[in-house]
Amino acid sequence: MIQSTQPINALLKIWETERLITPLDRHFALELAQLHQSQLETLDKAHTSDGSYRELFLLICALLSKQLSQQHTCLPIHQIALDNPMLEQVAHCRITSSHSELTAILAQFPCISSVSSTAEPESLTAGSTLVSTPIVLDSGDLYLQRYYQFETQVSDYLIQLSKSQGSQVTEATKASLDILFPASPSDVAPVFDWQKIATATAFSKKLAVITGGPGTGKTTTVTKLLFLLSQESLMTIRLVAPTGKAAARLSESIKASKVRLKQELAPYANQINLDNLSRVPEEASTLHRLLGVIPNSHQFRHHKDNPLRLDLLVIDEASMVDLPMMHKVLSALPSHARLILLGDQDQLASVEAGAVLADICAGLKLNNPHAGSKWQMRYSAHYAQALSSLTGFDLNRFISESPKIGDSLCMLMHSHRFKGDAGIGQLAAAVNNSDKARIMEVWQKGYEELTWIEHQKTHNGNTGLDELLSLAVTHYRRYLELAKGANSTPTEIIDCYNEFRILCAMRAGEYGVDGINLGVTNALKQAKLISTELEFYQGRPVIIQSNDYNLGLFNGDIGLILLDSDQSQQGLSDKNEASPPHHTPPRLMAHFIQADGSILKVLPARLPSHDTCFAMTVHKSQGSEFSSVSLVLPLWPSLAQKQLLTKELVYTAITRAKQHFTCLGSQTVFEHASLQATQRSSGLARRLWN
Ligand SMILES: Nc1ncnc2c1ncn2[C@@H]1O[C@H](COP(=O)(O)OP(=O)(O)OP(=O)(O)O)[C@@H](O)[C@H]1O
Repeated sequence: MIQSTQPINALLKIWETERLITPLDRHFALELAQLHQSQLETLDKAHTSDGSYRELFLLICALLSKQLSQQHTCLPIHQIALDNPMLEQVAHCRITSSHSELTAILAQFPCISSVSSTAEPESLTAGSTLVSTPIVLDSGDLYLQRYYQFETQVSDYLIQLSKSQGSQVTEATKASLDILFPASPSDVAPVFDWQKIATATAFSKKLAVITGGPGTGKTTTVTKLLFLLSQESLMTIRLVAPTGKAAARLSESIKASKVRLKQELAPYANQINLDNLSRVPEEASTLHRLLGVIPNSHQFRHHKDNPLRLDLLVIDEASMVDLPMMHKVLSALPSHARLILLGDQDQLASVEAGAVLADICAGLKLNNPHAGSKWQMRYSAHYAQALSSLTGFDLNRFISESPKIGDSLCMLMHSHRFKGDAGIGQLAAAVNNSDKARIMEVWQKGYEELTWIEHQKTHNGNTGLDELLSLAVTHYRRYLELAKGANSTPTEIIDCYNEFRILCAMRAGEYGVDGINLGVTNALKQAKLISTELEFYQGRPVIIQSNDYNLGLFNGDIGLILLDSDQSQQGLSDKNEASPPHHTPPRLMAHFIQADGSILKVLPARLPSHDTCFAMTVHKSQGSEFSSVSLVLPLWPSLAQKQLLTKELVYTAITRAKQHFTCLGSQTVFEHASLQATQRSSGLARRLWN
């Protein structure tokens, strides 16, 4: 069963010292073994010849905890390296049983429930809530009970929603859809208008998942849908995104989209009531705010027993939503409510556990790499017919024998932002497809909007890095000069700062966020654009690293330290009224743009943990866009760093850029990253699609 050079107890300590596991992983294993001590002793007594069940239990618990801290939802038993489970340089222990024997052994532990998810979803809910052991074994995957329940319940909620009908389709719906999505006069044979199909889906279904890369028209589509719904009935609609920045961007996009729609529909004013456009909401908030944060608590005000008061929820940037958060949202949805998820399934998975959006879309992925298109819709015969008659496009070729939740899915594949052969779009597509030859071809073509800077390490430093730093000085100069002048509002200065950003693959090291921030700070100081004598200097960008519910600041929020524009008024109301306002030294405040566009000002001394933000991680950049982006890849990545360099990371970085993308890197590292896909162990895709 298990052989080891020392008791696992002792090995746990060694593994912790060698950073193969965290202190949390070790404590978790010890605690659980302690809790189930008597059961484990009974097993050991009953099977004296098989070796120690307690030893195996400790090892498995440590492996499971480690797996969760690496954002996987479960530990697939077949993925355990039996000869070297902890992946040490020299293995200190090995499991002598085969994977199937190990599965059978684990099923004997009373503190591990063995369940089968081959049952129908309805019975699964019942099964999942009944599980009371701390660990669950389902179809060869080990789960912590909490994650098992998150996963099974999220799957159940989504399946139930996708089976439910949305609004009643009438002839008027069809007519409105035709006005909203006019056929192009040049179309000889009708080309599929997937935006129209997505709108029809979200109209007629309680669940719609609309995914697509940047600029494929997700916001345009949802605006048209909300307008269409506004023709039918009055609904309480809420728009949300995982971060404040993403919520602010959604709000902006919807506003712009409404303006465009109003112009487009002007010729049809006698056929469709344009006044209803005012019913389409523009304000977006964060998921946290929607659920109702309770200060100093991890619970939210809205949950299963106090559901949200809404009829339709739109969640943008759904790829950033992790499994526990998706569970919270779905639990808090009232039973009649509808849900629309918008996002890009190819982006980085959420920072915390799971890859919910990618799992939801997994069933549309074609396994055949030569299939031309990577994705294919999967409609039920009944729904394909309904959608065909509603949209006028013959969708019968997408009928699947096992559509599962396919009727609720829509993929927008045509980018309206990266038109024709624009370099950014080409590079993003080549990376997304892990197409090595194409990646090289795109870089070599010399597109204007792409710049490659090669690392060139000499004994004097790295000339590639120097080039990047001087590029940063050029870009950041403008907003720093605006910050020093008296003529710009904080919003204008922040907008100017947001035109450029350096993104790093990792935090630590010379080419991580820490090193690059230091480099940029020094370069700006040399250029006399900033003065860093004080910790909070004028123009210093800060990124928040933890949530502060009382202040309304959240992990990832970015602000600028600027002179307080209201200082004179505020000076009068200060407690120290003796000193006249004109004698008060200039006060600096951290300025943050809120989701509704207003500015939140916070005294720098009150900021929760934060860092300088001339450079940020690609992870934190999700949900944001910049005119110009520079990605920094490490020169000689360590083994651990190499694991972080994935195609999703590079794709996310490239697609943050609207006009220009620069990469400081080496060809080998760029290729390595572009060819490596993120692997997140989770059973959600299987539950939704098998
Ligand atoms: N069918 C269309 N025809 C022409 N232009 C379109 C169409 N759909 C969208 N666009 C344009 O493409 C741009 C991007 O659209 P939109 O913001 O809806 O995309 P998105 O997928 O939400 O983008 P992002 O990923 O950046 O959030 C907009 O300028 C929009 O006007």
